[in-house]
Amino acid sequence: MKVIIFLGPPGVGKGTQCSLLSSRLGVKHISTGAIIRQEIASESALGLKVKGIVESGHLIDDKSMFLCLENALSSMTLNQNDIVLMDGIPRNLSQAKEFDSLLSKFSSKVDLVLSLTADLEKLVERFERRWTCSACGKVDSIVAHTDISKYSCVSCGKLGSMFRRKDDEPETVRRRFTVYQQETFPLVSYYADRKLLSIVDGLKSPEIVYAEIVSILMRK
Ligand SMILES: Nc1ncnc2c1ncn2[C@@H]1O[C@H](COP(=O)(O)OP(=O)(O)O)[C@@H](O)[C@H]1O
Repeated sequence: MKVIIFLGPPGVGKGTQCSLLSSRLGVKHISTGAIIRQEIASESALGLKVKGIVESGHLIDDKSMFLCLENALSSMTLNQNDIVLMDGIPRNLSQAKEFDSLLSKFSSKVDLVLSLTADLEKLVERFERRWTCSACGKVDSIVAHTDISKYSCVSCGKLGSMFRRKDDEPETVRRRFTVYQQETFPLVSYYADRKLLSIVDGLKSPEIVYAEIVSILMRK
């Protein structure tokens, strides 16, 4: 498999771009946040263990994270030429190293790293509009003062299903930004040094960001 890592602060649009790429180009997509939220929703032992940590905006421990990721990768049928988008991992230097070892078990390596950038204050505003569907898990941006109980999810159509994720509440969002700056941001230069990095402005509209990503993929 070919592996593309998406780096960037919370809310920069990694999930949106990965969904667009996977629905339009048929590439595979792993979101570690989504995997963890499924564990929490299913009330598995792991889900119960990490629920409080996720809701407070901190990272879960590497052992639990890699267990989840290896399970997810093993459950997928992957061919040599399949492209897999990684959204949410690695999130610090030690995960980057462990990620390389995990990929070598699948005879793969990191092929490209896309860093989506944005001014953090602008992203705080995005979070004020960010709602998640309790039925299908899709995230949507909804204008302020909308009556959320009368709103139907644009992905699955369910009425009144949109809710605010606990870790999307303002105070937790600030903590997630701090965690990103301290732990994840150093990976930008780590991958730049390895000549794997491309930078994309995440504040442009989703379609423009998408077009830029596709043009980077064509050049690789
Ligand atoms: N690689 C990871 N290592 C540790 N915790 C993770 C990892 N990926 C996701 N998580 C946990 O899941 C939460 C939500 O992740 P995600 O949906 O990717 O949100 P975001 O990138 O917007 O912060 C994180 O705040 C963290 O608690």
